[in-house]
Amino acid sequence: MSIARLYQIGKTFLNYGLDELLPQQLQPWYAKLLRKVLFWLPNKHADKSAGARLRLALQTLGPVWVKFGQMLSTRRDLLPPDIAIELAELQDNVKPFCGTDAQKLIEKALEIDDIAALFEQFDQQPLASASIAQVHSAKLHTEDGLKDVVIKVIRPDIEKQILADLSLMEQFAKLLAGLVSEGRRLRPVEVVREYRKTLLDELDLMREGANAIQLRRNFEGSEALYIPEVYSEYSRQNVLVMERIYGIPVSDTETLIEQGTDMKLLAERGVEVFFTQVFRDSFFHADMHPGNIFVSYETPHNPKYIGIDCGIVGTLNREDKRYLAENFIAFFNRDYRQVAQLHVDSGWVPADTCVEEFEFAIRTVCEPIFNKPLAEISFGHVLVNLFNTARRFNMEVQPQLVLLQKTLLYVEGLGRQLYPQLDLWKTAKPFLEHWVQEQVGPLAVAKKMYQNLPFWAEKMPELPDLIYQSLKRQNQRPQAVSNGLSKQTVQSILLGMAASALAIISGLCFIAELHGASLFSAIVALLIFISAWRKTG
Ligand SMILES: Nc1ncnc2c1ncn2[C@@H]1O[C@H](COP(=O)(O)OP(=O)(O)OP(=O)(O)O)[C@@H](O)[C@H]1O
Repeated sequence: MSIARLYQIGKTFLNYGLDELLPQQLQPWYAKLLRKVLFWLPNKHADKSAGARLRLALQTLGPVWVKFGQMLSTRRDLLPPDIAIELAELQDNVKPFCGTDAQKLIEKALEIDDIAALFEQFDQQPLASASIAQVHSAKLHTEDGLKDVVIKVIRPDIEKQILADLSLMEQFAKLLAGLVSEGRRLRPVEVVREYRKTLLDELDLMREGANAIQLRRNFEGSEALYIPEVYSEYSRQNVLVMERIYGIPVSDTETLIEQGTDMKLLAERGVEVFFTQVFRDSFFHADMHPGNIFVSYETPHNPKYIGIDCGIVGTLNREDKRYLAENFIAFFNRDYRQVAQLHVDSGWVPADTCVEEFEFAIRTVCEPIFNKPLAEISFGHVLVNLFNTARRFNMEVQPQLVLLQKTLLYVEGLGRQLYPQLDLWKTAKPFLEHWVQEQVGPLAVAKKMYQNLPFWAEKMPELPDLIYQSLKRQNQRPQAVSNGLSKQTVQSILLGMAASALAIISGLCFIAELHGASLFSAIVALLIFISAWRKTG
């Protein structure tokens, strides 16, 4: 750990009076003493608000801290709103690195002597420069001719700097957690750990490329979202080559309106795209800040989004999705008892949780939300409130759900910026209800059975043998030896055999693509199996 860097960080914190963010009465004696000893580092910005001081301090400390502040700005569950708003203004104003160096890095990564071997018109002047990577434009030679591309290159030596700053950040987080109980409430160690993972993932452009390919495949032919093509054969850990897109930045509402864009449809499509990613694909773009979203110039009456920078994505499993969908539906029906019961039934909170108490806590934080008209209610804030309450009742909220909640806040912000009257609930409700409908009911059971048919088709031939072996073993038990097989056991063998035969037929029908017959025989086989099993019981 660099002592000089540690001193610089400490100095910045004190010069911006960040120690004062923690109320005096909560500070332990040794922290107060240390503050007095370092008398030559006064708070030089006492006239500014706490949020502004935090923002300026992070800006002074450089890109790793700026990105951290940006991430914190979305954690409305942890920070007071005024501080979160200040942090949202953080911009990573980093100088671009030299274009010749970028060219050399590309040549080295792609093992070519001259960039002209693959690309034409490589522009040494970057198109954009951010804290971790820089983007250059070029034209790529392909079988179909020259293609406009951008090449994203990771900054040289950035990894070393990031690792050093992250380790200091971890020390500070531990200090804060150990210092006072209020510090622990902010869960600094977990927050920094999560940030570490996100930041290190962003250093691997192969991962970003793979995410973009998956997202592009999920939205192949979609009218709502376009993801540029990734040229994976020219992509490495520190270099990513992809199709160049030309679109209107989504924050440029003026141009969008001038173009005659259907703003209502555009806003609704944003919500639809998000819910499709979450509920249909279980794979969502989780870095939806306005700089990563564009709108195609084509068909403004049928507007299409273009998404870039797939470095951070979230995935949800079936339980997470159920949690979300059922809770949203119960919440919007103001059925807090159902919300509480869902948490207990599914084991999200301990089984001995008092449902009435939990219901009351949820009601207390959620009911005031309904003071607003339905169209103005924020899904993101509903989740923030729900997670905070659930945490108090010992629910471990999964990082994937927190990532989703943050993305939802972005999506909502974006939608309302495009079309202030956007009714999120009206757009999302059919999605959620349809999804829940698909998960329960006879059709869902049949679908699940149908999906499992190949497995059963493979296992069925072994079943008669297994039944025979099991009965044989039972027969060898002392009482069975004396009595021989009972009438019930014989019946169950026969039923088992019949069911196995039917299951084999079902498997064969499936292979022969006679899906209706396959499904029917599978259902009958299952019913006979249940009846055989009950007889043996
Ligand atoms: N395929 C593309 N076509 C055209 N421009 C692009 C493309 N990809 C990136 N850019 C430009 O480069 C900028 C930075 O790209 P990107 O967001 O991928 O980088 P980043 O380093 O992850 O930045 P940040 O983390 O700040 O979002 C974009 O805002 C956009 O202007």
